[in-house]
Amino acid sequence: MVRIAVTGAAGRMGREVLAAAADRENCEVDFAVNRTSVDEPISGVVIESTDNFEALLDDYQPDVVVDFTGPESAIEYSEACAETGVGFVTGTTGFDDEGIAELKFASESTAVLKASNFSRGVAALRLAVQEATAALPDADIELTETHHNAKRDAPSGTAKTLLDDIEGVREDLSERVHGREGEAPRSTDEIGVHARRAGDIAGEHEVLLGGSNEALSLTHRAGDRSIFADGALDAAEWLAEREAGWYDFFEVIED
Ligand SMILES: NC(=O)C1=CN([C@@H]2O[C@H](COP(=O)(O)OP(=O)(O)OC[C@H]3O[C@@H](n4cnc5c(N)ncnc54)[C@H](OP(=O)(O)O)[C@@H]3O)[C@@H](O)[C@H]2O)C=CC1
Ligand SMILES: O=C(O)C1=N[C@H](C(=O)O)C[C@H](O)C1
Repeated sequence: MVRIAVTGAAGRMGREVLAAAADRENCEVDFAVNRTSVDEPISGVVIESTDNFEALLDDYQPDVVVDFTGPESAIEYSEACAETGVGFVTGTTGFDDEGIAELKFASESTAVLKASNFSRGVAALRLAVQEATAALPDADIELTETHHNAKRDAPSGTAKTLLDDIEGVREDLSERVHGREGEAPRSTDEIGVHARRAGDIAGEHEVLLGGSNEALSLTHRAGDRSIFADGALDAAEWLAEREAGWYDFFEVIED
């Protein structure tokens, strides 16, 4: 049995995580917190105030905290986990370099797993994109991500991960160009990046590789958020048995 705590419990992803945890036999929710108070239980779990997080962590000592919140709060939660030795799984996106360094600092004291996308389909997309990028070394590459109208960060965390993957293969691509307007001819060293926001779209990512007389498009579409919640809980179960360190979702998939 893996015992978890959930942060951002009343958010879109927090609710999905609580619903997915309720469906799992080997997963128990010790407690869940939210910044804004919530009167009704969610998936049978009473939602506590974020102000009580550290005291709850001390009292319950869960195996892993599962976090989908915002960068500043995720860093604070990771610090509390580092102090108590509780594992930390975060799907939060929008960290700057300093934020990533803070999470890595926490991973010196406890097990931390961060993934910009917990979908197995996106993990497969990442591999396919790396292979296609290597196979088409002269292609112009454009990335488009599409999300619901309440998403805060742009481009998405997944888009940034895909860009890192592409640049890891194509060292000649040194400039990320975010949208184009007016006189804006394309240069060979750029990757175009486009972020669209509409309705309640759970998440779409397309990488377009354009060459002479042919173009290849690789696309992932999330049907709903349950795929992210399932992946995060798989990661939590996997992380519960790990020593302090910095871990990747590929390690969960490949195990
Ligand atoms: N890795 C993945 O697979 C996925 C990652 N995400 C990422 O997860 C994050 C959350 O997304 P989503 O659930 O849609 O967002 P929501 O806005 O629906 O939920 C965010 C939650 O975090 C809480 N929160 C935000 N800021 C703070 C803060 N400073 N202190 C305490 N609590 C805070 C909110 O509390 P309150 O209710 O009080 O506002 C809310 O409960 C985003 O970064 C998103 O990109 C999303 C889907 C999949
Ligand atoms: O905010 C979202 O909704 C999502 N965020 C993640 C991201 O920024 O890549 C993952 C997924 O695309 C949904």
